[in-house]
Amino acid sequence: MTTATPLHTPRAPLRIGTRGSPLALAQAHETRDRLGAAHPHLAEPGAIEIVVIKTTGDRILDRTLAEAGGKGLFTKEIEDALIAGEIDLAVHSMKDVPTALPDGLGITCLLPREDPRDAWFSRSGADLMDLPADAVVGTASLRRQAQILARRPDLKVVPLRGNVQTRMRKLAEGEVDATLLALAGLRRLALADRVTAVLEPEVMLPAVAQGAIGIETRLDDAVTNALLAPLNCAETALRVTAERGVLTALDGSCRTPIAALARVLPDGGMELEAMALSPDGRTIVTTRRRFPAAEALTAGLDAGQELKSRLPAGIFTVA
Ligand SMILES: NCc1[nH]cc(CCC(=O)O)c1CC(=O)O
Repeated sequence: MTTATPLHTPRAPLRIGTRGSPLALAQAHETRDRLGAAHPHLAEPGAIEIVVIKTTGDRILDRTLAEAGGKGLFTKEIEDALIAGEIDLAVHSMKDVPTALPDGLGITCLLPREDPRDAWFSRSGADLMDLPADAVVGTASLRRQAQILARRPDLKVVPLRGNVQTRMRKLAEGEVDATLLALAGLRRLALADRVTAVLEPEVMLPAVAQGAIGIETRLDDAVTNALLAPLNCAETALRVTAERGVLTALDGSCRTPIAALARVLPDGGMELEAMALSPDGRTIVTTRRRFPAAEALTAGLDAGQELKSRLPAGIFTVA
């Protein structure tokens, strides 16, 4: 390995802003470790500082996030710190990042994506299709609720909130019979061995950008952006761009559950599947397309537009 000339003169430590949940901290640590591996001077003790910031989403525990008003609940306070110069980079689960960012900020780096699929947990070990009628599934995600009810309209879905550990405790205590969590978060917390089953995208299409970690910076911070450049995963960036295109096209108009998953094919082209659902799972509109990687954004926007035009009008009203 060659030692590159430090890209930034050792000023103050490089400050990483993050939420304080175990998953958020694991993601911040992964970012720190990747920075240290790419730049030896950042592997020195004290070269990187982790700054924990509490967000509105961390404070709200009594309501589902959709009820609390949705967008940016896990990012706003961290972005404020970035704009104020209190941190140099922010590490986010891209799933929680709204499509519109504040002026002057950008997602300048995407780490290699974890498995985007959802994991299924049940107390009895039963799969989704084997759960007895009237069993209770805990999830605050309308996307998961809708896809569960589409296959099992006889199940009862109730809100279940809290971080990964909290939800697994509530399942163990019998508050619900089953729940779902992103496999990516479980892998990062070394909890994936507790999963009952991994749900294929044909059963449970993931959330836009699920499993992807994005790093947000000030667009004019050339020093930090150059440090992050070698960490960026081009394939993840393309996939996230296409999936977020879907969300962008549908944004503002609704709180309809949306799911999307893009892949890069062996020939370098891409494939995108996107879905909009009614929360009761009775209306599902899907679209799928193939396109060259250079068209990732326009294909995503186009898919979102198509979903929008095909959804029955009533579904777009906030319940
Ligand atoms: N909504 C919270 C959230 N944001 C990101 C993840 C998981 C990690 C990821 O998708 O990268 C989770 C928890 C979950 O859905 O199980």
